[in-house]
Amino acid sequence: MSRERLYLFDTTLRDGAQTNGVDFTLHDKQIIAQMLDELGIDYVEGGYPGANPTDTEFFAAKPKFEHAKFTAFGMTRRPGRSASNDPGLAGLLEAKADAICFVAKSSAYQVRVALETTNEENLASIRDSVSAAKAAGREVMVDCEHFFDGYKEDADFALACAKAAYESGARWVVLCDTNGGTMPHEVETIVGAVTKHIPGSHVGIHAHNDTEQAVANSLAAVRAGARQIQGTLNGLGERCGNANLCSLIPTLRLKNEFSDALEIGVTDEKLATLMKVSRALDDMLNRAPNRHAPYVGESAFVTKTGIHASAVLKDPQTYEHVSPDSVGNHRKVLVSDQAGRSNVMAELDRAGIPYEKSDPKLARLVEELKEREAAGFAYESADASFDLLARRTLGRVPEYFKVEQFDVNVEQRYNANGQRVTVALAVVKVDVAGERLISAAEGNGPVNALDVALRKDLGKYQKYIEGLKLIDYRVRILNGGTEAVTRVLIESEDENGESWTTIGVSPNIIDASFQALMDSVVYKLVKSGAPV
Ligand SMILES: CC(=O)SCCNC(=O)CCNC(=O)[C@H](O)C(C)(C)COP(=O)(O)OP(=O)(O)OC[C@H]1O[C@@H](n2cnc3c(N)ncnc32)[C@H](O)[C@@H]1OP(=O)(O)O
Ligand SMILES: CC(=O)C(=O)O
Repeated sequence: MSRERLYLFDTTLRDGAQTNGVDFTLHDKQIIAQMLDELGIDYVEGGYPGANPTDTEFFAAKPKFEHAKFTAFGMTRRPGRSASNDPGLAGLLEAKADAICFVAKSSAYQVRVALETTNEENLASIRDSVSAAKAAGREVMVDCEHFFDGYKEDADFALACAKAAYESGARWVVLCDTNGGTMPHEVETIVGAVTKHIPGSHVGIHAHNDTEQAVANSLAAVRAGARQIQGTLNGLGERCGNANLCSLIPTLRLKNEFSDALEIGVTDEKLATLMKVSRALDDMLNRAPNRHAPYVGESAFVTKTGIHASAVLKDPQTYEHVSPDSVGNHRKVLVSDQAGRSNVMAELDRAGIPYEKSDPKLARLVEELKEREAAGFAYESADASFDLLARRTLGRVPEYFKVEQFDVNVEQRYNANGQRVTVALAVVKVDVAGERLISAAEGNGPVNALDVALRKDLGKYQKYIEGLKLIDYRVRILNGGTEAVTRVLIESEDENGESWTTIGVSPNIIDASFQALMDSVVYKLVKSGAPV
């Protein structure tokens, strides 16, 4: 059976740039545009030429795309001006773009209040602008702003705006839920009504996420016949964002209701790069990825509880709606206070720690894990400390060295220039195979001083830890009040760029930090195969 084509339009570089806190450089835009083209997106909207120097420069030359149409965004001619005498429209027509996406009002209320003009003038502006862009040889589409709200208020006028665009030659008439308040059943009904006048193969949807339903609204529009979806990577966009393409693309490709009937430009091979694409955007924006994002989030295929882990290990489909590989993600079974033997065995397998299923020490390990979690440890976030706990319980971590004593002193004083400075000094005494080594170090804080002193001289083991560095340090106070305990998580990295996380828990922050530092050093020795 031949499938109908569904087109994907990405507006990360335009509506995504309207996100609070997001600011793309020209270079960012160039990289993201190429990434979107490689992914198989049909239309890449690059921004609003004429609105700012970055966007104008971005449209000075067309990117070399394999697949996508480079699309410029801008408003229809202003009320009271002719198309040939509107500098904004002239800037759009000059842009080196394959397609032009106009934004036009389609709500009588918006025309009256925001544009301060008449319905007739708005319709004329749509017709004139589309005709001018067509005459300039561009593929044209019109984002009918506030369409759904406008339709509920005055269906005839909203429809007249959409028809004016289509009848003047727009390839796409895109119905926008600009304020993001429309419900999926309303979208399905209204798009269904529009497709009685304009073929669905020319109708698109642009949904905002203000009720967390932008993806559902986009799918509702597709169910009603729309054949273009506008969205953004990771759901960026004004206010609460736009429809998230990183959720929509896998749904369209992997859910039979859509994949049996519709074809998109993203192949299975490209779908398997989706998690990488999502991360690349976050990295560029210096934003922490959303761990709980559907399909591409770090937790999307994580199993924490014992009952689930036991089943997933028998057959992953028991708790997975699609395979993580299909989107480039991974399955992970966590160890925590919700874990059972299955979680622990899965983690031992992942870490390459040998064990016998019948070994009673396995049950001891699960018990120990739960006791420690009750005391404040969180092993699901500290892979290396779990590794050491498991090896120790199974009796396989040598005592490479012993810390006999450490002292940390924090002092505030005036320096020679009369400035007040705080200095931390740590001294660590270790016994390495009978040899007593004493190291002292200054640091910008007590944990830093302790870290430097501990790693300064470990005798014969020093060469194994030379490349070790601390890259993140996080503290959380648990319970609060006088009963408070401190949980410290330390992320370390070695010379090969491999990173791991260790944990320490104690009523004393220095002690908790020291436990985490010790685990990090010992883990590195175990990982390096240092001889005893
Ligand atoms: C729903 C959306 O996301 S639409 C995209 C919104 N994105 C942006 O606005 C980002 C880029 N915008 C800009 O840089 C500026 O707004 C510019 C350069 C486009 C225009 O700047 P200015 O000329 O200073 O106008 P300003 O931004 O204050 O106001 C917008 C004007 O466009 C008019 N306008 C708004 N939409 C339309 C439209 N679809 N067609 C014609 N005119 C419109 C408004 O009525 C207003 O006119 P007024 O100045 O006579 O009141
Ligand atoms: C066009 C657009 O961004 C909107 O209506 O939301």
